[in-house]
Amino acid sequence: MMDVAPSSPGKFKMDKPHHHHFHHHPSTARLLLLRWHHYFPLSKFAIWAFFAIALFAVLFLLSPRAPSDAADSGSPSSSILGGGGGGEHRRSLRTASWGGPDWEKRVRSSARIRRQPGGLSVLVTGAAGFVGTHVSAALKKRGDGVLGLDCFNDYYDPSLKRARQALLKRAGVFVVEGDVNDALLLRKLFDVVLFTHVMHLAAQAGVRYAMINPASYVHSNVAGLVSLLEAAKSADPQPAIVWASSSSVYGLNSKVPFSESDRTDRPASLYAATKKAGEEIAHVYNHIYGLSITGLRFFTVYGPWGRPDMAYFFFARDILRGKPISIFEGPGHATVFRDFTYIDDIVRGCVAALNTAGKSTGRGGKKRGPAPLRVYNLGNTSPVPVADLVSILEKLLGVKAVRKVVKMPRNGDVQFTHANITLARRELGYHPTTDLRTGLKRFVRWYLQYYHPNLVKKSGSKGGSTSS
Ligand SMILES: O=C(O)[C@H]1O[C@H](OP(=O)(O)OP(=O)(O)OC[C@H]2O[C@@H](n3ccc(=O)[nH]c3=O)[C@H](O)[C@@H]2O)[C@H](O)[C@@H](O)[C@H]1O
Repeated sequence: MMDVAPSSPGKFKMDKPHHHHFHHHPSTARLLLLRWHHYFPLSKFAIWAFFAIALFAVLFLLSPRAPSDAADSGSPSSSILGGGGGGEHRRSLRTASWGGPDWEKRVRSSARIRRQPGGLSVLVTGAAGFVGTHVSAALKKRGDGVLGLDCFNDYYDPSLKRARQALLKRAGVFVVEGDVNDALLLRKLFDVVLFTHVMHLAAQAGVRYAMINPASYVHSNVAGLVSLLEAAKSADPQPAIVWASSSSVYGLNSKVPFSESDRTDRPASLYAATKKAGEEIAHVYNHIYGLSITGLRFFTVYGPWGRPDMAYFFFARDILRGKPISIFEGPGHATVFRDFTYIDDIVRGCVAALNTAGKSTGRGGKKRGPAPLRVYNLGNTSPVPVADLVSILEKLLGVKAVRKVVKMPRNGDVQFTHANITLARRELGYHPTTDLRTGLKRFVRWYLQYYHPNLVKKSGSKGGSTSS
């Protein structure tokens, strides 16, 4: 049993409770009433009325406030759909705050279109994430209005997300701190700004982590998507939605390269299952409410400002530290391949998807006509063995990796991915141009500057290599 020690011995002494005496003594409330009556000889009715009013006041203060109250007072919002399902890494939600005239001014200014004609006003969810930061910066640069939303959870180092936020701030993009499951916040954002588009990138990423924290995938990728689509379908005008699906929806599909029409009903991880569920949910909101929705199946995106939970990123870190890295192999020593896709190519695909998204047709929550429902592969269409990725990193870092080849654990990984990008090429004008070596060179340059600025200065390297 827990040892409960009084904080100041002598002042506070824990007595054992005497349950057997309980019924022989008057209750504390009754004692208080008797004493009160002795000093203030009021009628019993007045005393009970006083207690009733006090109770009412306490209940009023504790009750959740109406949307306008929460938003206008600039105080924290705690209304999160499916709250608690986000897993332990969602600590930051409790401190998220929004609302008030200054906040609204910043929101409007960030979302204001500065390019005419044809400029977009885009809400980017997951804006402090890897892809979100790059897309937000690219849109802002060409004069679109951009407002970011991010919950800054600690799935990976939040300081990296804060650094990306600072980068966006310098570019003129305000990132609101909040969760896509916060229906009040979303409603407020759609009230304050008439967004033409939403780039929905907020998600719980990572294939293998789904076995560790499954609830976070349902919270972000299913409940969060529904929360966002609910807000979008009620907005007037309805925005067009572009959102991040995943190459992982192809799961155990063995027909290569993967085409959008291939079967996606055999996911190999819960992550993949939630992304597949997202594609079905998108169909519903398009069908019932006339929302224009485009899903983008990203293929293992990498590059500067990337995600530390991805293999290329932690391989680089571990190689520099001299720590062994595990390279997975399939059954019968089969090579594992990934269609690694460079971030700048992905950004061009995202922007093209926004540019070509047809309008939503609903109003007041009702569909008025058919709206586009699209899905595209955004890959590099050039799969590379994971072992080759390691060799490229070794050369760029100038350090030999300590390699351990291990059997691919059964935790959601698939043996290969390979995108057929014919559809994206035809309809989005998507042409990836960055091979893995070029992309990793840019990543390594950024990585060293970000994590080892002294090393870069000492070696005088501009190309990110410490080898020469
Ligand atoms: O395209 C996607 O939709 C997904 O892409 C990404 O998943 P993956 O392709 O699995 O990337 P990543 O983890 O970097 O592993 C890369 C390779 O290294 C192998 N790998 C991994 C770890 C390890 O220790 N050893 C190893 O060989 C591993 O077997 C794999 O072959 C995103 O993380 C995910 O969020 C989602 O967006």
